[in-house]
Amino acid sequence: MSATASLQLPTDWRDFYSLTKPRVMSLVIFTGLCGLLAAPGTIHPVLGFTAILCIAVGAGGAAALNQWWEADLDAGMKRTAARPLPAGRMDRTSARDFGVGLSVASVLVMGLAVGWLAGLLLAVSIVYYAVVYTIWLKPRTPQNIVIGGGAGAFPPLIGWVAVTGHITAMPLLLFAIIFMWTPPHFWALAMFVKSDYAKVGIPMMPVVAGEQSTRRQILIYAALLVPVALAPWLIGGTGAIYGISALVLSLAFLALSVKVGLRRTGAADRMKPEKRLFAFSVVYLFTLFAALVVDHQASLQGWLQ
Ligand code: HEM
Ligand SMILES: CC(C)=CCC/C(C)=C/CC/C(C)=C/COP(=O)(O)OP(=O)(O)O
Repeated sequence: MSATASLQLPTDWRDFYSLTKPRVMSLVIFTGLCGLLAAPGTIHPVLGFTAILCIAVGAGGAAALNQWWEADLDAGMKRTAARPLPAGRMDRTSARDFGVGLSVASVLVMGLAVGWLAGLLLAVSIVYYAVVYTIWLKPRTPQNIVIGGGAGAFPPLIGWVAVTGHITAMPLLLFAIIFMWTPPHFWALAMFVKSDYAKVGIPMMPVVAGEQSTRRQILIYAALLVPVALAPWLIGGTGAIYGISALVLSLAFLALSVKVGLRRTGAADRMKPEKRLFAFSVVYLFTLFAALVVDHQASLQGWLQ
């Protein structure tokens, strides 16, 4: 029997709110905001606020569609079993309609109020997460999050384009940073929730390729992230505040990844290095994007001259 077909408990607004994965999406929204604030040029504050609201609403809509599609899988995993659908507090149709409604509204408002390139990029990222990653790649290949990670890399590009109206090297580099960051971010977590994914048959890397191979691949992506994170500085798109922050943060991220990448066992210490790397991955991206904005403000105000 479907895990979601049992007795329906009352739904309240908190269930709709949690369907948007607010904690995860906080960093998605923050990177979008930083893309907007670090872009050259200006945007009217009301339009800037609208653009960020559209990224938040679109990301929330995509997250709702992800849970609509995965309700039965979520029911089988300890980490996700208490979500509104598997816990029986919401029916699937409501989740689907909520997800479609938020997604369509966010793209239309972005297109009409801010610009159609930003609207198009938002639409692509929603479809990328809800369809390409969730429906197509996730159940099929252990490379799901490498390719699917592209979805989460869009927000700074969208924020930037909301201001400038076109795509240049800098926002593409911001995209590339999140793209390279996603595999270590997610595989570090997947190492300690591996049994959950194995139970429901999702071919995440540690399940399919094993822990040793996943550790090596975490290390490879973390090493690639160092030059990619430095690239905005190296091409002259930022100043030294960003450059030095990127260097320090990326070397710290690499050092934690080396600890994970070079070890042979994991069970005895309950995956402490992997847990540390996962926690730091979130701090890393928040701080790196904050440094980008501080650097941009510093150059506008002439603080370092
Ligand atoms: C395909 C790519 C990604 C996958 C599969 C993934 C997966 C996950 C999972 C399973 C969690 C555990 C939290 C939970 O169960 O709610 C998590 C946490 C988190 N993710 Fe990701 N993630 C990805 C990309 C991203 C991106 C692009 C961002 C932001 C730019 C992000 C930001 C976060 C944050 C902030 C947390 C911590 C949330 C908390 O404190 O509870 N993730 N991620
Ligand atoms: C603007 C826009 C549409 C942004 C989308 C951003 C995006 C793709 C973020 C990915 C983060 C995320 C919630 C991954 C969860 O993976 P999962 O869904 O496999 O995790 P689960 O097992 O917790 O459901």
